[in-house]
Amino acid sequence: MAALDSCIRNYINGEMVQPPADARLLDNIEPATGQVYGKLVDSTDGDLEAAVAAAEAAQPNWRALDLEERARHLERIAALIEKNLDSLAEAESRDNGKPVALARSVDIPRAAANFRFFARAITQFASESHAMGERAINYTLRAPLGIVGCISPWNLPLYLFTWKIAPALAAGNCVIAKPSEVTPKTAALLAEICRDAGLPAGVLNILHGRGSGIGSALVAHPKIKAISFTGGTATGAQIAAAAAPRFKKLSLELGGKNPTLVFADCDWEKALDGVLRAAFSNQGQICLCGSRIYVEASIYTDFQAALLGRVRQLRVGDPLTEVDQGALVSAAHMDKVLKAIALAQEEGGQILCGGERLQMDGRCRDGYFVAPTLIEGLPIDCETNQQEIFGPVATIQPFADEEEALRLANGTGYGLATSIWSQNLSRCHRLAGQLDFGIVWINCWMQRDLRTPFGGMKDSGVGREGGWEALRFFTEAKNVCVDYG
Ligand SMILES: NC(=O)C1=CN([C@@H]2O[C@H](COP(=O)(O)OP(=O)(O)OC[C@H]3O[C@@H](n4cnc5c(N)ncnc54)[C@H](O)[C@@H]3O)[C@@H](O)[C@H]2O)C=CC1
Ligand SMILES: O=C(O)/C=C/C=C(\O)C(=O)O
Repeated sequence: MAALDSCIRNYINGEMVQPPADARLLDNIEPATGQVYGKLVDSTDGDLEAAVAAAEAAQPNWRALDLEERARHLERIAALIEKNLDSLAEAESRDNGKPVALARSVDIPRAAANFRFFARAITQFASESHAMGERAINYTLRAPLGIVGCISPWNLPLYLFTWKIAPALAAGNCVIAKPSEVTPKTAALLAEICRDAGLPAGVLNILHGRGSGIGSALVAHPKIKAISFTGGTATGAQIAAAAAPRFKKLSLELGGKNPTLVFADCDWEKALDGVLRAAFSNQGQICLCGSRIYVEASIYTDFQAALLGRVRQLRVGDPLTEVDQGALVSAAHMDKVLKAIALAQEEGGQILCGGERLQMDGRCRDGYFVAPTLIEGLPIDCETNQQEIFGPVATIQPFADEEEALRLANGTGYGLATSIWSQNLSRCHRLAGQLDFGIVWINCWMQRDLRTPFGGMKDSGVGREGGWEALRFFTEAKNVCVDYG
């Protein structure tokens, strides 16, 4: 009974719902310690029906609300996230294993920024008109879709959860959102924030639980008009198959196997910093991470040695202390990453550093720590260079010229993000046009402007998020043609 009372609950119709006595509970594990430190409810179809009913009831008033008023609701949520920065950052770090300083400087501020950005954006959102000379005029109406589903992963929990929820709400939809069952804590805290901010009941509903359970039920539900999903490519394919017969709108932000291209004329220090950050930020668990590093042959030996020196200096340890790398998110994910490293060795890769689980002392002795790993000597067509590993693991190899760099960069099934490090801007622009990626960074990595289209090509997904793209996704366009005659 105590577990039921203290477990992470669903937020439905403005309330934290007490689970019934027979509710199924899931363990919430702290990755840095490997210990269960809480429970969460595993939602049922009944919970989904309650959330749909609440959202349906709330929808007419929410969509009719004056835009400025809707925006003020989002601003209030942003302000409360900022006010609770420290407690949210600590919760995110404990739940996910990421360094608390990263959560404090990136994840939580970005969650607030997501609400603030879309609060402002919706007041500027406009639709098109197309005049037909003296004959007629067309204008486009953009109405909210109704009830939409947002499903987010564990790597940037509150950051990505709010990246979906904020534009969906701003556009006038009611939302049923499911965070990852691996990192439910900050979504639960967001529910409290929304309640305290006075968000009308039913406008946002948060359901916890397994992807194969409540996640797939959400995708299949006939009253849910669109699904915005971020996560693995295999899961994205399942969601696409399940949503297709109902012709739901889909936005899928999936995996990446992103190349980092370092040319001999790069700004050395800036490139070293950027390549390191791109490969290992958040323990390499960001879909944008640069996990394939290609370096022009003339500087390869020196750059590889300098990078290796920097990787070896990364401090790995208790994420609640001052470290560069924390724990991987779960035992299952750590095992997947360690298997990928073993496969890299079987494929002929040489481990330059790392390559193993790290044993910590004290409270973290059972935590899921993997040493930052750099691997050399693998061809483009091996599994290690083709499949997303999503951990602190990068491969490095030389390229002869621009043509080879391009061939290697484009040589996987993914197409999310790439970065180019060179002071020859003509070359950078030329390559940007030829690289098959949704995002090209030149002399930077993960520099984010929330107005820009965000998403990938090929197996990295369908659709774009961010700015107007997100607001267009969460609205239905209707053309009205008026004849002047
Ligand atoms: N943003 C990214 O690119 C991410 C990529 N991954 C990749 O995916 C691999 C698997 O990680 P998972 O934790 O299993 O991620 P996942 O993609 O299965 O999970 C993401 C979200 O989808 C939900 N989900 C799972 N199956 C579902 C279904 N059939 N219908 C609806 N929702 C569903 C999960 O509960 C979670 O909320 C990782 O090893 C990594 O390579 C994982 C997380 C984020
Ligand atoms: O919007 C961003 O800045 C980052 C998004 C990252 C992901 O979608 C991811 O890691 O899955």
